[in-house]
Amino acid sequence: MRTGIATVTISGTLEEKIEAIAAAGFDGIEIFEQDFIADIRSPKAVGQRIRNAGLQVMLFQPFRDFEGLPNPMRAKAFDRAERKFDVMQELGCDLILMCSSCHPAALGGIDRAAEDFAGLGERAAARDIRVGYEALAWGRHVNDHRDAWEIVRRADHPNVGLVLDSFHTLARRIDPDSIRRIPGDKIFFVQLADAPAIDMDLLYWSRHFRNMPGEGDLPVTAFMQAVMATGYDGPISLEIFNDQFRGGSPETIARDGHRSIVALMDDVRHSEPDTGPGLPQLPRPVTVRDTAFIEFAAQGQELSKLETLLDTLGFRRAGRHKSKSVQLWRQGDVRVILNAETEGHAGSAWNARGTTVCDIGLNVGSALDTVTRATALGAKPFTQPLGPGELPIPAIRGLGGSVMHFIDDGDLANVWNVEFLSDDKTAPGVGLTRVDHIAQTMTYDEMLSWSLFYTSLFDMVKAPMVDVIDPDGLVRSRAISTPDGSFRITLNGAETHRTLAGSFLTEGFGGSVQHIALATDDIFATATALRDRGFEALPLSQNYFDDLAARFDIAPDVLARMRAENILYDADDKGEFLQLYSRPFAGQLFLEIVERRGAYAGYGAPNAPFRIAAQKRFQRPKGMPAI
Ligand SMILES: O=C(O)c1ccc(O)c(O)c1
Ligand SMILES: [Mg+2]
Repeated sequence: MRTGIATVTISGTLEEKIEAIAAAGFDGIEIFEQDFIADIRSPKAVGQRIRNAGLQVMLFQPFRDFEGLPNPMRAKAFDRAERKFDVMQELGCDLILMCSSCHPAALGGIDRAAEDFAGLGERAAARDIRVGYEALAWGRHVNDHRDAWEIVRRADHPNVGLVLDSFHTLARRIDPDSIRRIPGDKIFFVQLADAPAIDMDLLYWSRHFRNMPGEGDLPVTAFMQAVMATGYDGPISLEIFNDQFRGGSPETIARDGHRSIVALMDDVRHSEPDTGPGLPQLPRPVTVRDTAFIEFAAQGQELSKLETLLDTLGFRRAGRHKSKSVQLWRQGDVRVILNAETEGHAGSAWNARGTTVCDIGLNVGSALDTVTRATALGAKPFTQPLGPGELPIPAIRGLGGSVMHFIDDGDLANVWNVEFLSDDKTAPGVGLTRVDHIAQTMTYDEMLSWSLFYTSLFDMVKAPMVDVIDPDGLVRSRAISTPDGSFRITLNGAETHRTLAGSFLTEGFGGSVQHIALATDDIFATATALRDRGFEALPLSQNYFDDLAARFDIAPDVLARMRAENILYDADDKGEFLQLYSRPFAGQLFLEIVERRGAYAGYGAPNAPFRIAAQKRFQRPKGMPAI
């Protein structure tokens, strides 16, 4: 498999793009003409620079408005093509992409276009150049790869072939299986892009909202299965026009791109087994059973406060680490680790952010397979020196400097007995059973990257994006979960620093966990037990409960209890959801306690604006009452 990426996908100067693309592990590059024209180097020097970086110049693009023109425009179009061939020969590139004409004077007619391409094929052949024809979804006469293929077929020239671009096919909802009828050797190049399901003008959608395979909602895997079934063995290349990518970090975008291709082709290899020899072999997306532990870095006063909070929440200290300043607290299946080490990862996390979730442990099918797959997808394994008697638990760097550890049924499952001395501090518990979800806050621009990280590594599915209204701006939220809901993450992308999520980012050091939701089977019993232990819930507005009475049929005595305990409520056709929030702690972290009834699979999004407003009352400067 040879992978490529169009320069238009990456931000920066051509030089920065080349460096990032090479570092991410691509084999080649599509030169988007604008990037080349803006560069001050000669075509020869640019070509040499790209090859020195270990990359092939796979494609030169786009050439516009070639076919179907009346003379004298037709002759001019051929001359224009010859000038581009000159540049390509200097660059050392033998394939040009011609996109279907949008020219108002283009006449249409399959045979006329075929004749133009046959003529161009002759001229290209004289220079050992090949021409690839791509149907733009908004092309004037040709906007469907099936018509583009018919033109290529009738042009009947060895130097004229087809370029397929998943966006143009899938955005028009053309059945990708129609690709299976095209001979693989007549497909000269394949471009991949995904996109979010938004109903909008095709050209605008394509130029601003494309994203990496797996980041959007288009059936890119089915498209690629069809391509591989033809026997196509040319480059697989990303061509993503995206407003955020244009302003993002070249390294991150290139790395995400490579990750998306590796994950996609792994999927294709498994579903289209006879095709794609030479595709990388890697372990399948990892099954996450549940959250094994959540680890906080905390020291001094902050550590004492966190211990008090856990105690109030009914956790008991179940163990102390044999050689490190690390405690294990438990309730139900929830394990919270408090790490007060001044060195190593927890020490650096504390130095950078203060109290923070520095590590998440997951119970997985195979810890080794998890790290193998993560590494193949470009994640970095994480290690630090082991203390006496410590187990080598496999780990990787997550995003934003975080760490994830993986525990499976092997020897690693004994970590709690092996590394910790058990403590006999007892607590009755308040009915918390497990981690329901972990909520991570990041900038809006980082959301696609984080979502791809989780969905490519783990067997997890994305829920649709929801808009959360903060009094000071919009926060976009997307949940990602295992198919059975045993492990759930919510990604919250802040667009401004004035939102609750945005100010968390400003105070911290980039994206990280902002809240953790713990599950109970009986939120009213838990609320009572918590109150007895001195827990203070987040106070909500009385208007919220009045509105609940209007929206739902809740028995008056139940509603009165919700009002008294500050319990939020949501319901859909699958079930019900009840939520109780803590007040902020350690700056802007908070906890949520939830009860899911029936098959409710959401996160109480309709309640978010009222919860956020309540939280912000705790942040407002003097003079603004909290309640
Ligand atoms: O938006 C465009 O014009 C454009 C240009 C070249 C392509 O390959 C493409 O898919 C779109
Ligand atoms: Mg394209």
